[in-house]
Amino acid sequence: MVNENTAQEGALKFAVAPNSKMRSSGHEGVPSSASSYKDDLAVAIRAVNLASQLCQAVQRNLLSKETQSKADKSPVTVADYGSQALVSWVLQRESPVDRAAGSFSMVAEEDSEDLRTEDGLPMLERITQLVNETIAADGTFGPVTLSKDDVLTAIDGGSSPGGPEGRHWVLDPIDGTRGFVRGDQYAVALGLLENGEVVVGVLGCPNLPLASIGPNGPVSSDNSVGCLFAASKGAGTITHAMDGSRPAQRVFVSEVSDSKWAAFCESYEAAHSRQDLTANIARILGVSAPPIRIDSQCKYGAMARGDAVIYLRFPHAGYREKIWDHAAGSIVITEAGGEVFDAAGKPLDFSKGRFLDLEHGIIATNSHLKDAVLAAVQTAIKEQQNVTKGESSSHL
Ligand SMILES: Nc1ncnc2c1ncn2[C@@H]1O[C@H](COP(=O)(O)OS(=O)(=O)O)[C@@H](OP(=O)(O)O)[C@H]1O
Ligand SMILES: [Mg+2]
Ligand SMILES: [Mg+2]
Ligand SMILES: [Mg+2]
Repeated sequence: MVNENTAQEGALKFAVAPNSKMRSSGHEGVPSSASSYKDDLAVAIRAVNLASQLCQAVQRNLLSKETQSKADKSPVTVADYGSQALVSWVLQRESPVDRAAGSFSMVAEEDSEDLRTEDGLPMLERITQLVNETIAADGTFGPVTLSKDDVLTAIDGGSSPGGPEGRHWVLDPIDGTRGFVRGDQYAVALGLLENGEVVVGVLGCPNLPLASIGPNGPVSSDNSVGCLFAASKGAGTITHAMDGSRPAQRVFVSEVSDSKWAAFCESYEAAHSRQDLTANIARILGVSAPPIRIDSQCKYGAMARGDAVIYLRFPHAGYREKIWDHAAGSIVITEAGGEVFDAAGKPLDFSKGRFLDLEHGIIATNSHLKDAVLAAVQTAIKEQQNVTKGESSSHL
């Protein structure tokens, strides 16, 4: 659900870099919003835009030699590192608040360890080249060239442990790496924590269609892709086309209050969420539409504009969620009027460091459906536990 002419548009007008290539268009004369995070939002949008340009360039030329294996066996590309280097570099150089404070803290997914080895040198050289090409192509940062050491230092700007006090940026340089490698959906996801609370969130979703991806969305012949979502505490969520072809619009979660009509979204990868459990929750709720399965925090963006009404994410036993997989997405939803909570109905707690401690999983929906969805989740979990108990006692 999108809505023009709102106060948040003013915030975006302020927030978008004056001559950024990926800026939004229009909104002259709209008064600025009173968001106290407008400087942070502005620099976050600038950083995500720049990193998204690098990701787009790499995805276009994705070669198998640009993937390597990490200990967790997930594919890591030069784009993960390049994106993290650029976001860190932009924030450290451009954030007025961090510069004034003389301190910078970022909790980010990647680190430079593998790149500091002899084997990592060719990849480091490729990343450094890409970073410099992206800065030069953007053209808004002046003549500047980063060395390999600058790139390593920028990547390691993301090594903060986070925590309950102070300001911490939270970055997933490419969320949905598998989607990225597949040529599908991914997001550059940047949040800002203040005393453990998410106060700013920006999602760059370079492959997300501008038109609704929901089953109930209006039919559109527009095939354009590339959406940015930006939210700050108390100032709402806006979206705009990353190429500037569409003006910024405020977005709101769906108002659907009958769960029968509530389309839900979940991970593309079955290994990332228990699709048996989510199918059961959907059955209890009477949801008839098939799930929308897309990679990454693009799900939060799509939901914030009403494409889906419920997001269900239930990792397999033993998996611990990381804060960078949800910080930006969660404020994009809550500032669009939605709610994000765990299976106990508690809001997510980003104050505990790099991990989120959760009851079972993550749920997002609108306020009308929160109680019904939570009840369905709890019923489905109980049913599942009873089945497991029955199975283990039949083996005795
Ligand atoms: N086993 C398991 N269970 C749950 N989640 C996992 C698991 N393994 C990885 N991850 C994290 O999932 C992030 C990708 O997000 P999604 O699950 O929304 O995308 S996808 O649809 O599955 O591609 C992905 O983020 P990126 O690593 O940034 O791609 C991971 O942090
Ligand atoms: Mg990863
Ligand atoms: Mg991720
Ligand atoms: Mg990632």
